Amino acid sequence: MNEQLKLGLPKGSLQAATLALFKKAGWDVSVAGRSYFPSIDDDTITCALCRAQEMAINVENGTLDVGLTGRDWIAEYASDVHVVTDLVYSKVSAKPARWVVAVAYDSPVQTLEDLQGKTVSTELVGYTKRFFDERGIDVKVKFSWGATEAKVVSGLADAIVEITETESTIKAHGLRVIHELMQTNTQLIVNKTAWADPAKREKIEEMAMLLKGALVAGKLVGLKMNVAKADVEKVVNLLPSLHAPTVAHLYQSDWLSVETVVDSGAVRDLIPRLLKEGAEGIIEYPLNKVVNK
Ligand SMILES: Nc1ncnc2c1ncn2[C@@H]1O[C@H](COP(=O)(O)OP(=O)(O)OP(=O)(O)O)[C@@H](O)[C@H]1O
Ligand SMILES: O=P(O)(O)OC[C@H]1O[C@H](OP(=O)(O)OP(=O)(O)O)[C@H](O)[C@@H]1O
Ligand SMILES: [Mg+2]
Repeated sequence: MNEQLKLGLPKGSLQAATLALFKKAGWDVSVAGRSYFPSIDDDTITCALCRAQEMAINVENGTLDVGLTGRDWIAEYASDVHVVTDLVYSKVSAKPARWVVAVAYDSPVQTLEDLQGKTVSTELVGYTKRFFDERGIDVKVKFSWGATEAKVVSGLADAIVEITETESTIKAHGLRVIHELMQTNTQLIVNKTAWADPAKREKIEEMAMLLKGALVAGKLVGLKMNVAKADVEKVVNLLPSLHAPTVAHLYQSDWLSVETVVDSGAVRDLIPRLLKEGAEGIIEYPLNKVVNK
């Protein structure tokens, strides 16, 4: 690559989770004090922190070659960028977040149509206007700088269109969800000219593969155990493996070593059952990456 790749990292809700994901994928990104230009241990990349709302605009106009932001902000500006891959993580979880319409719990509003003539407060103004326009529902959409849930409580709006991940903020303000507008997750987006450059494209594709590998690995663990030859069939039958488990011989012994990768949520139930079927010396270890072609 002749030029360095200009990478945009989201400042705000997604920042901590994104830097942790890059670390797992193999890049050490460090943010020094108040600088918006983090350093990265890769000479072929320069980084900039950029608000998630502006990321797609900056990728579209070429200020950045590649960036990470939510599907929501790409949709808000209908940005003309190439989506390389979905990376499904949010602020606190590995699940998508949802944009919802919510009203006060005791509001008479039950359906979207009941909002006719009412005021809706949101950060996602363009998308919200289009959403209600397409349904022929005439609402007044007011821009919110944040703390949007409070606007229903204080009577500034009849409803909000707001993102929710755990629903704790919705619940804390006594609100009720009446409709889901969209699910959003992080996406890796690229400028179309950069995507047409073979060297940049190769680098971005490698980055996408490693980031996906790191995300997948977060949901899996490695398991290794010793099993007497006589018990190996019973033990292997319990293992939900990505591929067939690896079975190796232990040196000068009738015992075998069985190794596999399983869903981290399954381990709690699996280990007691493996022990019952004769497995011994079970070890569980975290994974940094799981990469498939
Ligand atoms: N729990 C969450 N709350 C808010 N945004 C989230 C959450 N989980 C994921 N996101 C995503 O993070 C991005 C929001 O980042 P953005 O910079 O717009 O706001 P923010 O990080 O909440 O900033 P601020 O803290 O100033 O409100 C969006 O793309 C959104 O989809
Ligand atoms: O469903 P939850 O897990 O509660 O998360 C959703 C909340 O998180 C975000 O707020 P943020 O911290 O960005 O504050 P803001 O209102 O100032 O944007 C979002 O705007 C919601 O208020
Ligand atoms: Mg916010």
